[in-house]
Amino acid sequence: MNVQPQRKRNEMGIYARFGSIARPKEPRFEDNGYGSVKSLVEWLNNLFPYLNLPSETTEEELRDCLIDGTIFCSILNKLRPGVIDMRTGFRPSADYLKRFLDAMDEMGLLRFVLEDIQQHSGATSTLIMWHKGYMLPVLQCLGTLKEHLENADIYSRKRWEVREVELSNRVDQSQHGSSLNLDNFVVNGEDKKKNPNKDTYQHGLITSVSSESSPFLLLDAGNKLSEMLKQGFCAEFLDDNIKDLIKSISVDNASTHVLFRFLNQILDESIDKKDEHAYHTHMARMLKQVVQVIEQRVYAQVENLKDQNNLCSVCSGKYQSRLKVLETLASWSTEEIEALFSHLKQIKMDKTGIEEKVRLKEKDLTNLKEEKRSLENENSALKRELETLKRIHEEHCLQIETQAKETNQALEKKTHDLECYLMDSNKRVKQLESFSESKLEGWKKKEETFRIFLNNHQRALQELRTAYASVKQEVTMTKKRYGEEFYGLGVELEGVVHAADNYHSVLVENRKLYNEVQDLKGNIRVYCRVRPFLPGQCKKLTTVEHIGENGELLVSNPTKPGKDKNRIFKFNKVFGQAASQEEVFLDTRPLIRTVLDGFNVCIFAYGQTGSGKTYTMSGPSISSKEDWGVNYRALHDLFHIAQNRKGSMTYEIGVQMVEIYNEQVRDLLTCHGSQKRLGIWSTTQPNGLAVPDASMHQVTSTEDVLELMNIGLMNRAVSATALNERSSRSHSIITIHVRGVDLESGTLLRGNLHLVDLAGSERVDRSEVTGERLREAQHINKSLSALGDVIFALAQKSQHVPYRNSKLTQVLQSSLGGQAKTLMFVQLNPDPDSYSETLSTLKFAERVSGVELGAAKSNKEGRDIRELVDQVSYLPTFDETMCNNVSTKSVYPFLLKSML
Ligand SMILES: Nc1ncnc2c1ncn2[C@@H]1O[C@H](COP(=O)(O)OP(=O)(O)OP(=O)(O)O)[C@@H](O)[C@H]1O
Repeated sequence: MNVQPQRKRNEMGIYARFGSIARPKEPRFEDNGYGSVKSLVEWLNNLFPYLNLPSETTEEELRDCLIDGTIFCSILNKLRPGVIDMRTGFRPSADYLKRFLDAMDEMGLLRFVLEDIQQHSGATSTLIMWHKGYMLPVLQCLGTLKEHLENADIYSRKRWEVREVELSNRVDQSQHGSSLNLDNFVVNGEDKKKNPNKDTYQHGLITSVSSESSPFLLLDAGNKLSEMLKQGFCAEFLDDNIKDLIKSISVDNASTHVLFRFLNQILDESIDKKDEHAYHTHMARMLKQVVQVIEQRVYAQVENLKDQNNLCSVCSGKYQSRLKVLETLASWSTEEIEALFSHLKQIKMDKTGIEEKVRLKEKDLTNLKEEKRSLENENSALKRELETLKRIHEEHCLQIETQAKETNQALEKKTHDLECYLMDSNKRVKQLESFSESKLEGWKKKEETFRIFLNNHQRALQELRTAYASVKQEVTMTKKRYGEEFYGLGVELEGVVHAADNYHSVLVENRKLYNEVQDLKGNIRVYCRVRPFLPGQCKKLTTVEHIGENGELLVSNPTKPGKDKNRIFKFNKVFGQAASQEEVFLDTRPLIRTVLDGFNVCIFAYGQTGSGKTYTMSGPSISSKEDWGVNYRALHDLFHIAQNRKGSMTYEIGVQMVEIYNEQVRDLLTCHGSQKRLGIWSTTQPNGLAVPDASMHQVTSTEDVLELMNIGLMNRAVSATALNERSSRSHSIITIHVRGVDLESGTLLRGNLHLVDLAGSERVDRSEVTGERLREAQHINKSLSALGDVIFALAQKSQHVPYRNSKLTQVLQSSLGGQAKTLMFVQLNPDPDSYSETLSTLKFAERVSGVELGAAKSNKEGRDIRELVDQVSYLPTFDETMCNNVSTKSVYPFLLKSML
């Protein structure tokens, strides 16, 4: 039986592994015509009863039984006795298995490989694991042996046994000098014929067939021969034993393989390695080469013959079957043959269809292959990706490892630190414990001391309580006594309060009397007004220390407390920063009202720039009545009284408004339409109090006054624009002329009121100005010092009063000198920066307050006198003078007055 292996080995010579490649369909031993495993087990049990294998023995159990090679060697020895020597020093091991397989090779019998039976235990999944399917070659080999053994002729086997015995005897004899007949080892033709497997071996395993002549005996002989050669025997000196041995060797039936081995053995031994240049060594070498070439050629021939044999057997099978077919066909009738032909046609057509299908299938296969290729590409891409990922993962792992190492190190360090810290802490805890113990001791001592202290204190407290009760009693009594005393004091205080009230009324009375005395004396009244701080000015420091009720004023320099001492001034009245326009006017009103009784009143405001002169005289704005200054309030009041006296008196009121700038008098109401409407009074004022050349406008109501004032202010503002803010550098004078006639007696009363807003009083050298400003300042200085001179002269009661030194003193002459009532508002800036100006202003005001002008007189004219004056006023000489010469005009009233 020709048994072909049922599977192919892969490149590595290893069968497909589990898991990695799809597992092949497990081949079954029974499928190969060797019978079942069970039958093999039975056969083995018969052969070697001591095995006692169960009939249900599995392949694995069988493998365990066979793995050491003992059973295989024993079977082989049964088939070819003595092939493997198991008599001396036999130990079951895998070496026997190898020797068995070598023997199978030598005999050309079907064999298996070691991996088929060996189990790789303890291996991982990647290693080869034995499993059921891979026992197949082992079982096949076992089957082959079984068949050989079963089919072998019992007689033949017995002969082999006899020969084996004979051989062993002869070998012994040869060792003891007897000859060896190799003929006895030859397998005769009868043996071959009796062997039913002979044909099988003819076709497939030719060398195996010829090896039936016990190659081991031949090899043994070769060994002996080479041994002898080694010992230095030469052909000429070969003794009879060796000659017998050589003669006894029969090579006729030895296998080619064995022959070549025998030849090579002899040649190897013939090559004397010590005697390299010897003739026989060269010869032996050359012969060995020749033998090797022949050997190769013979094996090649054998392979060719094998192929040819196979081919022949295939061809003969084919021809045999064709012959059979033809024989059958020859026995068929014509119809049957035709039917066959049609059937063949049909088959041909079917074949074409099948071929078409095959082509399509092939196409599909090609597509599938392409698909497979693309899948493979994809697979390789995925693999690459996987590798990349793997690499990244490995790097990541490395990183993590590094990090872990670092963390580990850090943790170790921390642990170490913590341990140190713990040790430290333990030490500290111990220290603290000892410290706390000592502290506790101390505290206990202190507690004791404290307890004693507490007891003492409680005792003291008790004593204190007793003392407190007695003190309390004493206090109650004292309280009672004090209450009585307080009552007495209250009664006394009531008297004092009453006296104080009286004191106030006495004070008011005093002031009244003082004013009356002053009126009688004709003193210039001086009212002082302190301006409040402006927004943005520092309010912390002020030069005004104190304002007394009786007109006292205490000033000091807060920036130089040591240098400038406090100064006290006394005036008729001092208005503080909080004084309102109304309050100021109320104190001024009695004086103003005397104008209606025929008195001349002059009110002027004096002070440095920005001290509030205009504020007091005119007010910050005329739109609000609250803000009205003395000017508006005075006129308003005059109209009010005139209205009240309507039944007994008729009044006419005229207004003049001029400014004196750089010693020039300027009419602020000139060219005004109201001049006509109101009608101008005769400029030839009999008492000479009007400002000469200035237009006079009659007013009948407060509205008329406001209109005129607005015009005057506008005119001043126009000039201010042209001359760059000159309001504070000019003197503004509003003159109100009042003419009243007593309706009963016909007496004429004339009074006028000068309301003068002087220019700023600061000194020129301090302002450090040049040009136009210097001129302005010089004029202001000149006029103010002229005013000062006039006042000084009046105070001294000098014979000569220098009125003519300035336009200002000229205009105010009648108010300062001639029985007029004069009031000066001294305006103060409380800012410490203006301290020196404040001081000089106050000194000037002090001097002014000392001036006695003499008792004021009312300007009353009887009817007769008035008529006389009117006649005089029509004299021609005076007309010419009036028209051409201002100074004459101003002199006229005085002349007239002196005449009267
Ligand atoms: N009593 C006051 N209450 C509130 N503000 C005042 C008072 N007096 C003056 N002022 C303010 O102080 C500033 C200066 O005042 P004002 O113009 O009247 O000074 P002045 O002495 O007339 O100055 P100049 O000499 O330049 O004409 C103004 O803004 C004014 O409104």
